[in-house]
Amino acid sequence: MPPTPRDADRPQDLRFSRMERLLGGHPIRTVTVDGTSARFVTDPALVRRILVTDARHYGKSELLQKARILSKSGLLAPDDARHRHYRRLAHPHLRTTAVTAHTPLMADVARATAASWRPGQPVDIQAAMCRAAGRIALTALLGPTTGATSDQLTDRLAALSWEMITKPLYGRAARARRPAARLRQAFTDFRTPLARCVTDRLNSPHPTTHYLAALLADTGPAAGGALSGEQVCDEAVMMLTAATVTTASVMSWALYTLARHPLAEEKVLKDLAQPADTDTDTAARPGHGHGPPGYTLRFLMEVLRLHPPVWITSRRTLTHVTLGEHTLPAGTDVVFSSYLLHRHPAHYRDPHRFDPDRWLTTRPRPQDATYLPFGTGSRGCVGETFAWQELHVLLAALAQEWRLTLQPGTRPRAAAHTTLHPHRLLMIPQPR
Ligand code: HEM
Repeated sequence: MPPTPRDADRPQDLRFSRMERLLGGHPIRTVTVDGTSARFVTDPALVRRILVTDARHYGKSELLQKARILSKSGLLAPDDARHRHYRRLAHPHLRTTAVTAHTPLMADVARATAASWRPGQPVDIQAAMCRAAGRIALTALLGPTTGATSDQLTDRLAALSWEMITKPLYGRAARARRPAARLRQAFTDFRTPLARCVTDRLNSPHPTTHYLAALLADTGPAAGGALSGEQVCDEAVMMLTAATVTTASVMSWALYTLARHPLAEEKVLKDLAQPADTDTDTAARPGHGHGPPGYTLRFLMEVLRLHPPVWITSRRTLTHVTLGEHTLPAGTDVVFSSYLLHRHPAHYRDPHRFDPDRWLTTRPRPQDATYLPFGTGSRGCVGETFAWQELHVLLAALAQEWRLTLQPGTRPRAAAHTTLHPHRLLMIPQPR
């Protein structure tokens, strides 16, 4: 229901279930998040100003990150120069050529995941996807580790990712002691073997070319003491969890969507069976040439539109800024939601309907900044190319081998925690 003019002036408590009410009325509304006042922005043109045009006036905000325990020294550093430096360090390991080199690894992990399922035995999809995405990220970014270490790191990264995914992002539940303690424990459990692995690499006479090596080269006096050994570890945890929690949530929604839409499933399978991408009708090809062919790309774009894992984002003004008709003092928190932008009826016709063909070139293109599953601008997703390829490879291996149906009696709902993920997604695999 659209708000009445009287409601429009009153700060509203930010709640996922009530967020759609914020779409009506003024494009910038005052909300409270955990008792802190913030501005909620629903106009994509203003979101673009925040993320791109005036990005230098906005820094990272702590508003939605109180529960986070990740590194603040590298990529997530509040200061711009430091952020740029660590982004440059990560970039060569995630750009197109690196992604091409990582594709056989992605395929191996995808095949091993498919081979681990048994006909008729329920699979906890989100947990399985955390494990697959975690193993890919670990091997691609840290380099190969030996059997036992690799399994331990994978298990613990998957466990940490699961704790992160299911941790409420704000509100009373986010401050509750038990989930916070579990998350901290999972963090320590993962960080301990990771720290050993980092020390081994530091002392190893054999240089590697992985992202971890780039971080390690940034320690010590020659690099101006940029990162301590501890911070290298924290930075690696940040990158690995950023790669795992997001991909696991999208893959879970993708498999769920295939089961719900048999026609789409049929088209995806037909598309994946073709040796080359013959369908060039999709409006934009993200991921710089990587990623799935025509219909499968549209399918995944639509999954990401309806279920963006990073469903809410915040920034803090660094100086006085003008945003629309508002002047915001330094230190103001601004919040926007890709989930809402993606379901705004002014930008998407029949916005809640699953329709991959809305991405055909023949359909009107959505306005700039109305589709932001990977964010945009200088702090947008550095792993986007990697992610598109990984989604494609995992989907191809799993969907071509198994037909998944929902376990009878389960009705997964969207849980809006750190990521937007399907709550309790149990599926039954049957061979194709
Ligand atoms: C489908 C999968 C993914 C989605 C939907 C996604 C989404 C996003 C979004 C929306 C942001 C921007 C957040 C903001 O503006 O505050 C972001 C940032 C980031 N992502 Fe991803 N991501 C995905 C996969 C990955 C992968 C595979 C990696 C690494 C291999 C990665 C690494 C990062 C990092 C390090 C940042 C922080 C960038 C910075 O602050 O400069 N992501 N991601």
